Amino acid sequence: MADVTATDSALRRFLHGLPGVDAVGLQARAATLGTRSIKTTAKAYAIDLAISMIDLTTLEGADTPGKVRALCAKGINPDPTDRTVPEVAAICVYGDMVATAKEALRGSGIQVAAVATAFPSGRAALPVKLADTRDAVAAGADEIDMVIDRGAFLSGRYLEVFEEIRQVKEACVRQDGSAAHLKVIFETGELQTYDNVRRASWLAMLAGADFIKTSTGKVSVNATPPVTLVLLEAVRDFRAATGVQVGVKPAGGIRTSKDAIKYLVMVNETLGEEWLTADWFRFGASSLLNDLLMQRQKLSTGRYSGPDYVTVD
Ligand SMILES: O=C[C@H](O)COP(=O)(O)O
Repeated sequence: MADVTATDSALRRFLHGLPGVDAVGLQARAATLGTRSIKTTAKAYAIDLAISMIDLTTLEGADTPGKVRALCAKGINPDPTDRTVPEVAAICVYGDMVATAKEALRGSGIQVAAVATAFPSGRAALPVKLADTRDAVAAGADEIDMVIDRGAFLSGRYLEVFEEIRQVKEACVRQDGSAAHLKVIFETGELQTYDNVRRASWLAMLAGADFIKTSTGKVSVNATPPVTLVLLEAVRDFRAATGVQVGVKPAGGIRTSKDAIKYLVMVNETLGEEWLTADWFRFGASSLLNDLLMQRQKLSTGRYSGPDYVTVD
C-alpha cells in the first residue's frame, strides 16, 4: 500500500476514498448475527472464553488502592468456589493505580491496562498526553488505552490525530526496547456516522494501533453491535491489505452474557477463530463478569446461586 500518510491531503483522500458504510445493511447484519442460538456445550465454552477476554475495569474518581486490589483478586480468581473459572485478560485502571494493580497481579497472567492521554476527554496538550503515557508505562503498564482527539478528527485534522497516535505509540516503548500494547479508543458515540468510525479505524491502524476500541464507557452511547462490526470489518480489510493483524475491543455498557455471546458470534463470523482469543479480542467491562459467573453457575448446577454468589461492584 502506498504511503497514504505522507501529507494531510493524501491521508484525507485515502480515508474519504474508503467504501461508504451501508448503515441499513450493517444494522441488519449485526441483528442477524445476534439471533444465533448458542446452547449447552457451546454456551459453556463461550462463557469461559468471554471471561478470559475481559478487561475488568474500574475508572472512577473514587477509586482507591483497596478497591483496585479487590478487583485484581477477583480477576485472578473470579469464583472462589470454583477453581476452573479462567482468569480475566486484564485489569484496566487509571495511571496512578498501575503500580498497585501490578503488585496485586504478580504471579498471574493478567495484564495491567492503563487509560491515558487525558482519558476520557482527550483534551490536553500532546506533551501532557505523552507524559501521561510514559508515567503509566514506567509504573509497569502492559497496555495503554489512549483516547483520540475527537475535536481534531471531526474537524478533518486527520494528520494531527495520526501523529498523536504515532507519538503515543513511541511513548509506549520501555527502556529495554519492549513496548506496552497500544489500544486506541475512538469514542464512537461521538463520531456521528459509521463512515467516520471506519475512517477512524483505518487512521488508527495506519498509525500503529495494536488494538482499536469503541468507547471510554463515559458517554451516553458506548459499544453497540453495529459499531463493533465496523471495527471488525476494518481489521479484516486492514490485514488483507497490509498483512498486519489488529485486535478489537468493544467497551462500555456490555453487561450480560447474552450480549457478550452475540459479540463472540460476530467475531467468529466476521474474522474467524484467529481473532477468538484474548490476544485479539477484549471486552472492556466493569460488571459483565458477574453475569457470566451467574450464567456459568446456572449451566453447571441448573439453578442460580444466592445473591451473595457474586460480589457486587
Ligand atoms: O472500558 C470499559 C468501560 O469503561 C466499562 O464500562 P461499563 O462500566 O459500562 O462496563
